[in-house]
Amino acid sequence: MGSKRILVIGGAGYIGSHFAHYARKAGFDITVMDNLSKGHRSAIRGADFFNADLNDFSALADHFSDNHYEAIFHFAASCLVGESMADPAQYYRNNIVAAYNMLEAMRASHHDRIVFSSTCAVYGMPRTLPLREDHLKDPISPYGKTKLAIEWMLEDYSRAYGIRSACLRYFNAAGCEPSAGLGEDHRPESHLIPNVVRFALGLDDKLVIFGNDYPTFDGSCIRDYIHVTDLANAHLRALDALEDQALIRLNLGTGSGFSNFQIVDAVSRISGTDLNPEIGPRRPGDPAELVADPSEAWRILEWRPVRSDLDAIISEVWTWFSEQPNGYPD
Ligand SMILES: NC(=O)c1ccc[n+]([C@@H]2O[C@H](COP(=O)([O-])OP(=O)(O)OC[C@H]3O[C@@H](n4cnc5c(N)ncnc54)[C@H](O)[C@@H]3O)[C@@H](O)[C@H]2O)c1
Ligand SMILES: O=c1ccn([C@@H]2O[C@H](COP(=O)(O)OP(=O)(O)O[C@H]3O[C@H](CO)[C@@H](O)[C@H](O)[C@H]3O)[C@@H](O)[C@H]2O)c(=O)[nH]1
Repeated sequence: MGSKRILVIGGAGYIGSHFAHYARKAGFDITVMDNLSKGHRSAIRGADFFNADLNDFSALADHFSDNHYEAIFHFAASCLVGESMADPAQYYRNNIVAAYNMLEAMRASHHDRIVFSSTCAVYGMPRTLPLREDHLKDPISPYGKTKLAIEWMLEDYSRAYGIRSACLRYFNAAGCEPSAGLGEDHRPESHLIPNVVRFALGLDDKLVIFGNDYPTFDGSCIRDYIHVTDLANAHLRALDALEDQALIRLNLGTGSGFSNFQIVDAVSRISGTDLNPEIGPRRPGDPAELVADPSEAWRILEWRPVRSDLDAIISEVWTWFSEQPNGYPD
């Protein structure tokens, strides 16, 4: 039997490139679609590459009608909470309009399986912690609102047109695969762990922690860090689960949270450097604490995070930036 081909949209980006690498090792043939607005050509390994923008409907429709994929994995998005507060229009266009284009191209070409990158930002301010899938969805950032709107679109496309969908609500993606030449390279970088590591390595001269007056045990925000390879594994399990279930909505996290100051302390300890970040104002759109109840994913996907130990994550990110201080060459 020949291997199965899947389409990884946003596969030149951070999580998508790790997923494509993992899925290729698991025996899938991969086509990556990306407009390289945030991703890197050199993060795509051993895959066909289709350079296209999801906002170009005719390019999408032609591609979908000329190719058959077992499933679509949709990672592409604008995905920064703070940026979405300042520029919501970008988020409504590049997330909702783009997802609509993709779904219409799928529908016209009879593609019927999609795994979608959703987020814990769909919940908004937690009323109860850890967050379960049935928690109220009341997103507080345009980013979270666009992701929830796409979840609703997928629900309707499933009911009316039979497109089966898994919406995987990631908590904070972290870690990398330096041995495969894969890392996290956003420009500028906005995520906490790479920023702390870059500061410790002397690659950046400033580190700001946004807010020290949150109602948490040390005043900084708390997040649940899940390794990108654990995410990748859950995606392939979700594809399998779509055989039996037409609609899947699951949290992907570890169930444990670390505060921003704990991340700084862990990098200080591992690197042997005493890090003194500046304290800045709170970043708009940031809830104080986001921690998953991942038990539903554990049950339905028979999945457990196995790469998400914090010290291991920090060591990998350290290795990546030590070996490639300027990130990917393109
Ligand atoms: N990073 C996290 O912690 C996190 C957490 C929860 C959910 N997510 C979701 O996971 C997905 C991937 O996140 P990431 O951190 O890898 O982001 P990323 O920015 O590294 O990757 C996104 C990729 O999509 C591409 N892209 C964006 N708009 C496009 C368009 N219109 N057409 C074609 N390609 C386009 C970019 O060039 C990039 O390669 C996103 O949907 C994000 O919302 C991320
Ligand atoms: O230089 C920095 C960077 C971040 N932070 C703080 O660190 C925490 C984590 O921030 P970040 O790493 O930017 O992740 P989030 O804002 O939590 O967002 C990520 O995680 C979300 C799920 O929680 C996803 O939906 C988003 O796509 C993804 O960017 C927050 O309190 C930030 O304010 C700092 O204090 N200084």
